[in-house]
Amino acid sequence: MGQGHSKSQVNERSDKPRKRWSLRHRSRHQRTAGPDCNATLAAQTSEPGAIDGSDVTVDNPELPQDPQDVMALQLRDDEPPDRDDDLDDIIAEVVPDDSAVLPIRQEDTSIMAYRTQQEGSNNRTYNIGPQSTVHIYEGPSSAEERVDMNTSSFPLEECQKALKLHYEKEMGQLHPLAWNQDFMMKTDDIFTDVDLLLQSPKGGTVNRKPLSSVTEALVGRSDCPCPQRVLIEGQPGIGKTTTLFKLVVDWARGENKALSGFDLVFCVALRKVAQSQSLFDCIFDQLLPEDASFDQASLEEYLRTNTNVLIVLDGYDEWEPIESHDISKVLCGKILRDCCVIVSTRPSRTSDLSKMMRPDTRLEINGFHPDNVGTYVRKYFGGNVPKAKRLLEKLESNFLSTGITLTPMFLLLICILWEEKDDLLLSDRLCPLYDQLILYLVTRVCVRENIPFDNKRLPRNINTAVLFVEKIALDGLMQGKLIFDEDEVSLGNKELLETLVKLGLLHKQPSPSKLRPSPQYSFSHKTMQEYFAGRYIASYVTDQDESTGRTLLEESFGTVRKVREMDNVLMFACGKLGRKAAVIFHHLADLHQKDLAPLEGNFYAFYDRGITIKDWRRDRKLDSLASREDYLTFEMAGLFTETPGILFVYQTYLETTLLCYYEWGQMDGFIEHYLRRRVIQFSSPSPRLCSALASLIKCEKLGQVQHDALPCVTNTHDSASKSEGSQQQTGIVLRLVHTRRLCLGPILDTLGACSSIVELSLRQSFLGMNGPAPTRPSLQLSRQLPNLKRLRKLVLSWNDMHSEDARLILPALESLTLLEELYLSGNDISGTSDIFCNILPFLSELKILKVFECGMTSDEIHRIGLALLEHCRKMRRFDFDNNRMDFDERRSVLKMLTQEMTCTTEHRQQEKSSSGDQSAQTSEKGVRRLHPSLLKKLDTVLQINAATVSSQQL
Ligand SMILES: Nc1ncnc2c1ncn2[C@@H]1O[C@H](COP(=O)(O)OP(=O)(O)OP(=O)(O)O)[C@@H](O)[C@H]1O
Repeated sequence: MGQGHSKSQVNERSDKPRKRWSLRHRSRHQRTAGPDCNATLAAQTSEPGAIDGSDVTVDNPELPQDPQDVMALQLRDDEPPDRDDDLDDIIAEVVPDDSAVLPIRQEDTSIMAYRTQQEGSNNRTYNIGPQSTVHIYEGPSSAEERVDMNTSSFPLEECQKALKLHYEKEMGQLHPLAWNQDFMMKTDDIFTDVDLLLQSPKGGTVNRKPLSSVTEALVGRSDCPCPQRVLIEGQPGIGKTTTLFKLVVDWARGENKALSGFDLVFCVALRKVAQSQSLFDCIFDQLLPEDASFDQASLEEYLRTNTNVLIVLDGYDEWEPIESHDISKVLCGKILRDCCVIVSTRPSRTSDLSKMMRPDTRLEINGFHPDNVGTYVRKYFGGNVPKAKRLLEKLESNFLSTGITLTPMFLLLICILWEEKDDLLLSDRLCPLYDQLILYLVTRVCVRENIPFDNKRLPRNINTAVLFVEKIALDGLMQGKLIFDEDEVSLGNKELLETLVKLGLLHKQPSPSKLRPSPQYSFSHKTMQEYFAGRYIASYVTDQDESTGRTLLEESFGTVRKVREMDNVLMFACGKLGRKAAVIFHHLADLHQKDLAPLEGNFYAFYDRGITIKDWRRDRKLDSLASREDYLTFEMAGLFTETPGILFVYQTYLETTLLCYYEWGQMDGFIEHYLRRRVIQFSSPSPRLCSALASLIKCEKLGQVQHDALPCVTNTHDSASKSEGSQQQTGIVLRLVHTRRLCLGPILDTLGACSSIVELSLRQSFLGMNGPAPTRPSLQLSRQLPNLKRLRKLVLSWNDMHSEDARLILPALESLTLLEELYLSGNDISGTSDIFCNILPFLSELKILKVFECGMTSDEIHRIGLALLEHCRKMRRFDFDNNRMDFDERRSVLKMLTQEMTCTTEHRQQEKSSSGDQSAQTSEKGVRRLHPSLLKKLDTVLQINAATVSSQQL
C-alpha cells in the first residue's frame, strides 16, 4: 500500500545451484496465466530468424506507445499511483519453478531465467526498450568456457589481480580531508540509502523502492530482466563517488555475490578523463600499472568478445561530453554495448545523461538515514562519547531531517568543526558551514606556523592565495575542469601553491598517468571549488559597479541550463553577499521573465487539469528564447517525475532561485516575484529545498502577497469548491508531492505558522511512522494541523500510513471546521472508523471523502457512511472502492446506505413540514446530492451481478 517498502528479493549472481525459472506472461487484460501460457506466448511471439548466426526471439509484442503520444495526467489528489503490478501487466514475469535445478553457472539469474525458455544455454538477453527484450545466442558463456577461450590471448587473471590491487589500495581506505591524511574512512563503514526509481509503463509516475545497496539494482526485475544501463543520481556530497568506490572494492574482495558474475570491473573517474584519451587510455591511465604485460589492443580485443564486464563511470557532471569521445560511445551503446554500465551524476545533468544512455535502471542516492547519522557521529568521535552525544543532541532537535545532516559531506564538515569548537554556530545553510571550515583551516595553519591571526583579517600571503584560488575555481567550473596541472594553479609562484596545499584547499595528487606524469591538483571536493567560485562572484559583484556585475552574470549564467548546472556557485555567492545580492536576484528574475514565462501558466495549470504532452518543439513561443534548446533537452528528466520534462525545467529553476534566497537569508523577494499565484508546488523536493520551504512558510510576507489570479488554479473537475474557487484562491496552496522519506520534517514542523493555507497536498510523501521518534511525520503533522484553520482541502493519499498514523492525524482535524475535501486513499488505515465517527460531527462542510483502498471492512465503511449522512449534509462524494469487502458486502453496504438516505430524507421532510425549519431544507438538499453517486454505484453493482448470473446460467 502507498509507496511500498518491501525490499525486493535479491537474486544474487551466485555460484550455487539454482532453481530453474520459468516465464509467465500476463497481458493487460489477463491478470492470471494458466500453465499453457508459456507455450502459447512463445508460439505467438517468437520470431525465429538468424542474425549473424544467432538465434533471435523477440518478446513482448505489446510495446509501449511512444511516450510523446501518451496523455500524461498529473496524478491528482486521489488517483492511485502506478504499481509494480501495473508494470507486470504488460511484461513477462519471471517466476520460480521449484521442480528443476540448473547446473552451476556464473551469470546473473535474470539471464538464466530466459535461457530456460530458449532451451539452449548460451543465449543472452538484451533490453531493447523499457519493456522489451531480445535473446541472442552467443556461444560459450560459463566462466570456465570464457577462461578457456581467452587465456591464450589475454591474461585475464593478471588484469583482475591488477585491478583488485588498485581498488583495494586506492579505494579501500578513503582520506576525505585534503589537509589531514591521517583521517581515514574504511569502505566497510560506508552506508547510504538508495532508492530504485521505477517508472510506470504509462510514463506518468515514478515509484521509489528502497534498496539495500546499489548492487541490488544489478539483478533482474520484472520490468527489466537484465539491468545493463544503470544511472545513479544524487545531490552534491551525498556519496555517489564513495558508493561506487565501495562497489568496486566489494568486487575486488569478492564480497558481493551480485558482482561476482563480472570478470572485470573498470571504475573510471570522468573528472580525470582528457579530451584526447580513448577509453583504453583512461583505463590504463587510471587503473592499471605501467608494467602490465598486456597492452591496450589485447584488452580491447578481450572486451569485444567478452561481456561479463562492468564499466563504472563516476561523475558525468564533472565531464564535458564530446560526441566522438569513447566515453560518449560507451554511454550511447555504440561500443561495448554488451557490457554493463553504471554512471553517476548530480541531478543537474541527469536529463542529458538519460537522453544519451537510455538507462534501464535509475537509482537515487539519498544520503544517510537518520539512524545512520548517529552511528556516523559516534564513529567519528570514537572514544569521546560525551562530545558525540552533545552534537547529536544538538542535531536531533533541529537538523535531523534537513539536507545538511543527511548529506555525508556536510555531516563530516560539521563533525570536523564540532571537534574544534563546542560552541559551533550550526546552521542549515551551506555557506556558513563552509565559511567556518575555511576559518578553521586558516587558524590551524596560523597556529602551527606562529602567524598572528585575529579571525578577522586573513594574513597577507593567505589572503593572496585565497583570492587567487577563487578565480581558478570559477574559471575551472566554467570550463568543466576539476583537475589542474601544476602551472595552472601556481602561475609560476611555487610559494602560493604551497600555501594552498598547506591550507588543505588544494589537494596534490601524484599523477598515475603515464601520459601526464607531473602532479595534479584539485579542490578537496567539488563543493569546495563551488564555494570558492561563489566567493569570486560575490567579491566581483561587490567591487564592481552594477552593470559590470551584470555582465559577468550574463556571461557565466546566461541560460536556464547554466543556472541549473552552476546552482551551487550561485547559492554560495548569495550566501556571501549582503545587500548587493540584489544584482543576482535581478538577473534570475530577468531570465525567468524572458525564458520561462511561456511555461508558467502550464506549470500551475498542469496539476489541476492534467495536460497532453504537446509537441513543444513546434511551440512558436519558445523560438525566440535563449534557453529554447535547454527546454528541449530537459525532456527526459520529467519522465521520472509526475511532471512532463519541460515543466520540470520550470520547477528546477524555481528550486535554484529559492535556494539562493535561502542562502542569502531573506525570502521576501522570492515571495514577491515568484509566488504571486499563491501556489507553492514541488514534486520530489530535495531535502535542502524542504529546509528552504520551511523557512518560506514561516515568512509573514507569505500571507500578505498580492495575488495574481490564475483561472482554474485550484478548481479541479473533482473539486467540491469549484464554485467557491475564487474565494479559496485568496489563501495559500501548498503541494509537495512525491517527497522522499523524512524530507518533509522541517516543513511539518512549521506548517502551523502559515495559517493562510487553504489547500495542503502531501500525496505520496512517506507520512507513516517509519521515522525515528522526533521525526515521525504523522506525529509532526498532527501537531500542526489544528493551526490551519482555513484549510479546505487536505490530500494525504498514497502515503505509507497505518492505523496508528490515522489515530494521530484524524483527531487533529476536529478544529478544521471549513474542511471540504479529505483524501486518504491508499493508506492502510483499517480499524479507525471509530475516529471518523468522532470527528465527522465537526466537519459539517465536508463534501468529498475518499478512502479508496484503505483496507477497511464493510462494517467500517457502513459506520463511516452513516456518520457522513448524519453530520456532513453537503457531502457529494464518498469513495470507498477497493476496500476489504467482497462483492456482496459491497452491494449490501451500498444498499444500506441508500436505504438510510431514503429514510433520512423522509424523516427530514417530516421535520420540515412540522417545523418549517430552513436548515432542514438545506440538509435535505445536501443528502439528495449524495444520493445520485451512491445510486449510480449501486446500479452498476446490480448490473454486473445480473450479467454474472446470466452468464453462469448460460
Ligand atoms: N556513506 C558514507 N559514509 C561516510 N561518509 C561518506 C559516505 N558517503 C560520502 N561520505 C563522505 O562525504 C564526502 C563526499 O562524498 P562523495 O564525494 O562520494 O559525494 P558525491 O555525491 O560524489 O559528491 P559530488 O556530486 O559533489 O561530487 C566523502 O569524501 C566522504 O567523506
